[in-house]
Amino acid sequence: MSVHTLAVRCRNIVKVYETGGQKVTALDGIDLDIATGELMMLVGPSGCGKTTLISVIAGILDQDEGSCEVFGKDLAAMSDQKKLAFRASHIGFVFQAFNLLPSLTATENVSVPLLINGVKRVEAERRANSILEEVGLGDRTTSLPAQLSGGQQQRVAIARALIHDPGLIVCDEPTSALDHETGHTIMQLLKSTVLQANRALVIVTHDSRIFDFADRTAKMDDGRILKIM
Ligand SMILES: Nc1ncnc2c1ncn2[C@@H]1O[C@H](COP(=O)(O)OP(=O)(O)OP(=O)(O)O)[C@@H](O)[C@H]1O
Repeated sequence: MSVHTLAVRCRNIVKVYETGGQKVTALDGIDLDIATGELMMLVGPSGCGKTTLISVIAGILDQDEGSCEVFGKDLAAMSDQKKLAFRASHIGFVFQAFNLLPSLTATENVSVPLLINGVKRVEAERRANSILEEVGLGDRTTSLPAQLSGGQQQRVAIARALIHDPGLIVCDEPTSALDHETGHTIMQLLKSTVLQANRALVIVTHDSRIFDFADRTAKMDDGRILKIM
């Protein structure tokens, strides 16, 4: 089996949105490489294209020009079905607002991606509980989201993104709904537990308090990467 050290390779990505006859160039020629074992942060002012870029990288949105390869595979060249399957096995997404299902327990929320992939419930819940243990929630597996703090809910969302052991984790503003201390703890968890030698982590953030956790930071403005630090 070949080993890819490059998790993401973007070349000249252009994305233009058209609404009501108006064109907005959200991405204007993005080149970006992200290696496994690396925590890459995307920062920049509101509207500069961060969410659009991670949506392309996560295979949620197709670019208009350029190429985006994840672990050597060109996402835009895949059929929708192949892309869905590729995402389900290689990419985990952590949302700002956690996006947990309110009527399901922590174990059930984390099990969902496996159940969708046809894993039997007993096995899915066994694996979910083991990941919840890893993120420090071994004693809250039967809690509903409303019974958990913001930081605990974000841990459940992280566990759900990790359940299929993806090589790329994409986080959209993972700390913005959390107070400073909890945000810091979540970043420590992402860095120590989620980030591994064979896994890359991409984090979009406005939160300057967490900038120091990055291995590299891509500073964006107006659909471009101004510099990588
Ligand atoms: N679905 C859409 N239709 C039209 N324009 C869009 C759409 N999504 C984003 N845009 C525009 O594209 C540009 C980039 O938006 P994007 O959401 O990627 O920026 P962002 O850096 O993530 O912003 P924020 O930090 O506020 O979330 C903005 O000008 C935005 O208004």
